[in-house]
Amino acid sequence: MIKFYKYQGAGNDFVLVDNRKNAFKGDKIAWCKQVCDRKYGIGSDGLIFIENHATYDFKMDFYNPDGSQSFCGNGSRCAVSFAKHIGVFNGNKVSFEAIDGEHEAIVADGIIKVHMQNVGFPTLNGEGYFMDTGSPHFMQFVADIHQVDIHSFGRGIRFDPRFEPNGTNVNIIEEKSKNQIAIRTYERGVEAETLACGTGATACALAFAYENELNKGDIQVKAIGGDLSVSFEVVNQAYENVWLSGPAKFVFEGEMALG
Ligand SMILES: N[C@@H](CCC[C@H](N)C(=O)O)C(=O)O
Repeated sequence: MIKFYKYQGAGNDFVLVDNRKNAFKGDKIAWCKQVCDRKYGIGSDGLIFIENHATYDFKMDFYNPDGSQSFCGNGSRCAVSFAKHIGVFNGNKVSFEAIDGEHEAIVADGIIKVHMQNVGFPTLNGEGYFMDTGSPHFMQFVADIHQVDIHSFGRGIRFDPRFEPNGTNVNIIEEKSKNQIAIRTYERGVEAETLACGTGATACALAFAYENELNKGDIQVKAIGGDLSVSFEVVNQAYENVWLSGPAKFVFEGEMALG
């Protein structure tokens, strides 16, 4: 049996496993598919192993429900909250390595802030923008996010030949005010709408900043499952000092059979 912990960040939910002692001996991809299944497993938008790292406080090994790998913003915020709970670090600052490189995070008043990689301006792609914030995101501005069939719209773009071979996550953005947007995201690897997506929220906030020629700011992002925020500044035609912030909460723990 493998001990697991379930967390969620703005409704983006994850199963986490403390694998610092390499207790997990199975096939991670096969187990991930079973764990994330909402009928036959625990049910989640991804599986995360917390492992030791020679240089940083820990390594985050993230898998989508289909077993593919990418960087996960909300998953990393949940990983930080879990790492603190199991004593990987004391205090309020931590560093970790993910598939896209090193990240720092800060824990304060129940909010987890993760430092994202620097990223260039979004590129225009058909009716929308494209940007890679650790995961690839297509984004289109719409008048009302609730009037779009996100599943068929998202699926069409996710599998469009333009984004082959890896595909893309798909977001729609509605401007709410000068520093607030509402978004919905169809996630690659989940192959469905999720209640929030951290790399998606980051890409959408930066696309909004680009459209409005903002050089610095803190954009409030209303996802379907909760509120996130993204702060940034423009340095040399790129976004730097990018931080994704929001809640990350423990839900329950248990044990699941291997295989
Ligand atoms: N939910 C994540 C993104 C996870 C990766 C994504 N599904 C992909 O494969 O690109 C987030 O919060 O960033």
